[in-house]
Amino acid sequence: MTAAIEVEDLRKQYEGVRALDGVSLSVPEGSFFGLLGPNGAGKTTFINILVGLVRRSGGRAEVFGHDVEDDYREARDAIGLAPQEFNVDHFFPVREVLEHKAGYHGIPADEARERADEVLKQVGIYEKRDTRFNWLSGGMKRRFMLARALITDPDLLILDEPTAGVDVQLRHDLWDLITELNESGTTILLTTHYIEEAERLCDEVAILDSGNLLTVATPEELMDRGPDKIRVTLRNAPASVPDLPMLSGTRGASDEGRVESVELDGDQLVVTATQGGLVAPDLVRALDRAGLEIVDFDISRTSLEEVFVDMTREGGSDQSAEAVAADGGRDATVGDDGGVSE
Ligand SMILES: Nc1ncnc2c1ncn2[C@@H]1O[C@H](COP(=O)(O)OP(=O)(O)OP(=O)(O)O)[C@@H](O)[C@H]1O
Repeated sequence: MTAAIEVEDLRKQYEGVRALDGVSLSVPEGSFFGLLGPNGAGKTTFINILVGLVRRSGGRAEVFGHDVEDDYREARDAIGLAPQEFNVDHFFPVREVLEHKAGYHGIPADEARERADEVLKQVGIYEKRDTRFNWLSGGMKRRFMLARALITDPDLLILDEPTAGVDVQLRHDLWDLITELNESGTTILLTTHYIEEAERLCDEVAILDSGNLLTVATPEELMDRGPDKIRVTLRNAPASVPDLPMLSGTRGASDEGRVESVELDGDQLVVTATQGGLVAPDLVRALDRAGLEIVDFDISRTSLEEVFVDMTREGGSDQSAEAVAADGGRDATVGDDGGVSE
C-alpha cells in the first residue's frame, strides 16, 4: 500500500539554522499520526515542505506517491492544511473564501457553494457564513481553518496545532470531529504541544528535536519506556524507608520489574520501578512480612508527557539549532492561486 507520507533523509537548511537534519519516516494511509517536538524542532518546516511552502534542501518527500516538488499539483490536491497562523483573506465573507479555495482546486461553482455550506455546517459555523473572517471569535476562526482544510475533501488532513488557545469545550468538539474524519478514512497528521491530545488521538507519534527524529512509536509503547510509580499508604508508617531486601534492586535477571528508587512521602511509601505490576506482589508480601499494614495501594504509569519531556530535555531546539554555512536555504511560497514565489 502507498504511504500517505513518505520522507527519506529530508533536510532543510535556512540561513544559519539546520531545521531538518535528515528525517526519514512513513505515515501509513488511514492513520492518525502525531508529530511532536519542542518549539523550533522543525515540525512546521516539515509540513511546509509537504505543501510546497518551503523548498527542501535535500532528501525525498512524497504524498501518496507524488513527489512534493516534481508532482506538486497531485501532492497538493491530496492535502487539506489547517495551518497554525491565520492566513485568511479577511475582505470576503467566509463562505466566499471557501468557494474561492474550491475553485482554485478545480471544483465547479455550484458544487463549490454546496461544498462550502457542507463544511461550514460540519464545523458548526454555518450561521456565520456571511461574516468576514476578522469578525469571527477566536474559537470560530479555528473552526473556520478546519473548514477551509476540508473544502477539497482531502485524503490527507494536516493540522498544525489545531486546538491552540481554544476552550475546553471546543477542544473536545474538534477532537470528535477529527476522530470521525479519521474513522471515515482520512489520514491525519497532527502537530500539538498538548501531549494529552496526542496520547488520546494518535495511533503513532514521531518525536522531533532540533531537526532530528528521535523516535516513532505508539503512545502505549512510549509510555511503556518510562517507569511506573507504586504508592502504598501505610497505617503506622515508619520514620524512614523500611529495610526490605526486595527494594534494593532488580527483581529477576532481566530488566523487568526493577526498583529504581524508594522514598517515604508522609505515610506513603513511593516505589519507582520498571513494570510496576511485576514488582507489586513482592512488595505487598514484603511489607506484610515486615508487619506493616497497607491502607491503600496505587500504581500509575509514566505519562506520555513525562516521556516526551525526558526525551527532549537536552535544552530547547532554538538554542541548540546548529549554525550551518549559509547555503541560501531558499523558501518558496505558494498562494491559493498556485503562484510560487521564491
Ligand atoms: N524562514 C526561516 N528562516 C530562517 N530560519 C527559520 C525559518 N523558519 C523556521 N526557521 C528556524 O527553523 C527551526 C525550525 O522551525 P519550525 O518553525 O519548523 O519549528 P516548529 O517545530 O514548528 O516550532 P514551533 O513548535 O515553535 O511552531 C527554528 O530554529 C526556526 O527558527
